[in-house]
Amino acid sequence: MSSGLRLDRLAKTFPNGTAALGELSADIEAGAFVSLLGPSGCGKSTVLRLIAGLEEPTRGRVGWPQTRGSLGFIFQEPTLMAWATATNNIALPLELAGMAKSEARERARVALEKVGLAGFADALPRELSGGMRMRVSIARALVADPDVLLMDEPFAALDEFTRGKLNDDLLRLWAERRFTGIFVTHSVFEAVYLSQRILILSGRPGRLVADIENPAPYPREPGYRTSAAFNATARDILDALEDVSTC
Ligand SMILES: Nc1ncnc2c1ncn2[C@@H]1O[C@H](COP(=O)(O)OP(=O)(O)OP(=O)(O)O)[C@@H](O)[C@H]1O
Repeated sequence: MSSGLRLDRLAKTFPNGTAALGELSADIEAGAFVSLLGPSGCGKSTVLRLIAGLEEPTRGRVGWPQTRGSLGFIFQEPTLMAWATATNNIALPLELAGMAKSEARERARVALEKVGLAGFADALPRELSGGMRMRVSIARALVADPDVLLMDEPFAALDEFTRGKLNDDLLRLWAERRFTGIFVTHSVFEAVYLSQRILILSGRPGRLVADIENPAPYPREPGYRTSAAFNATARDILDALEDVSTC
């Protein structure tokens, strides 16, 4: 299942007077994979937090054309519980939501398998690499089968090799589940590789300055990264970013 959403003249000024987000309007189709790209500090995380209902907009609204979709959130830090195994990091939130322990653990086992961590079910976070910890975090977000997956620079702290692998894993999971993916990144190249559409925000307060379609078909193989089609989309984005002031 997935769910579309409409950002309708969404704006946010924080109580201290910081105008983080100007007016942002965009219709995001159910099952789309969309990236938000723009200079640092210009409201990208704020957009995700507004969609998640963690902040209230100052003006505008987040609209849900059908019913409000269920949400998953992946942060830049994996935010795992240090004392809990990989399995329990995934199962405990399900148990807290009322699921029977045996079912929660079984779902966690399947989720770990999906992200290639079947052999690390009993490992503690400190026994895992940064990339593996992020995989646990992805499994935890996906185990509840969200309609919309919000991702806030999830791979920014990882080395390029691990990042590339996780990009492929994420696209595979998206093809399987077809959630609506909204991905915040600073990386033009990551945005191109992953997305069907890239929304470019201006300097603070963030406003939509370009809405770029990426027509390349999926699955996107690693060779796509060095193709002419990839370069053409990257160039469109870089051109749009040239006109964007920094904060
Ligand atoms: N709770 C808050 N109170 C006051 N200002 C805030 C708050 N949260 C964010 N801001 C400010 O709003 C602006 C936008 O922040 P936001 O985190 O959305 O930007 P971003 O584009 O995601 O940045 P980055 O790419 O660096 O992660 C920043 O100037 C930030 O300092």
